[in-house]
Amino acid sequence: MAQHDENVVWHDHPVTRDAREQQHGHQGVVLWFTGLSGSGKSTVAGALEQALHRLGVSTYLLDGDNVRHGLCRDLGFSDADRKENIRRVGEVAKLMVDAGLVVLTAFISPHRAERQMVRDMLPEARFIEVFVDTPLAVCEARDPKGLYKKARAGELRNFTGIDSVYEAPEQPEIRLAGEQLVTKLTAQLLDLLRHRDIIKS
Ligand SMILES: Nc1ncnc2c1ncn2[C@@H]1O[C@H](COP(=O)(O)OS(=O)(=O)O)[C@@H](OP(=O)(O)O)[C@H]1O
Ligand SMILES: Nc1ncnc2c1ncn2[C@@H]1O[C@H](COP(=O)(O)OP(=O)(O)O)[C@@H](O)[C@H]1O
Repeated sequence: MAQHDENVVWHDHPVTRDAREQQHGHQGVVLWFTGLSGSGKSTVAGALEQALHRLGVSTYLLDGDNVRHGLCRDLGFSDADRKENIRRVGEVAKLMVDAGLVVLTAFISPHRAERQMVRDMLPEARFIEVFVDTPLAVCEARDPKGLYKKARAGELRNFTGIDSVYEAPEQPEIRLAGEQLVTKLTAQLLDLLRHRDIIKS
């Protein structure tokens, strides 16, 4: 990958994040959903986005499956490719936070180091790690895309939880018990956002 060029100089613009946040009426933050395939990241992030949208919050949902059709279409599932995937998504999320949006991301993001990398990219308190904690056995029983079945049969290599690591968050801002009702999980997340004054009570 090409390195940063010292002849390229950062340029500040007159409309600031603060000004954009005032216009939106809320802060820009990232809700970074992490968890196994099938844990419920997309479902819960989608339900939360719908609830926020109804409340008039400006949101955007970045979803692993979708991003891998465009921005990250050249990447696979080796450790190096997953790292690059998360780096790119982190940079996009950072721009969206600067735009004043409540950004929801749904990526397995299996490595602690990469999640920490994204946390470090963002201003203080603008990264909220949401651990969708669903036991592997439950994810495997759900298996909506038949990928666990393929992985167990040896037809799909480097599958997270089977023959590729998932490092659970040690201190996420919130841990969701992924077997509970989606409505309950969504309510917990809305409470957290209100409690942190990210959205109005
Ligand atoms: N080897 C392997 N391991 C894990 N997942 C796989 C793999 N191959 C394909 N898929 C499908 O890709 C989705 C995960 O993509 P992500 O971008 O979220 O992965 S990562 O964060 O870069 O690890 C994941 O989607 P979700 O089930 O929504 O998590 C799978 O559908
Ligand atoms: N809290 C939940 N309770 C029951 N089923 C769920 C729950 N969350 C998600 N699901 C179901 O589990 C499957 C995987 O959910 P999905 O959101 O695609 O997971 P991920 O994005 O983590 O791969 C889907 O069929 C979805 O309907």
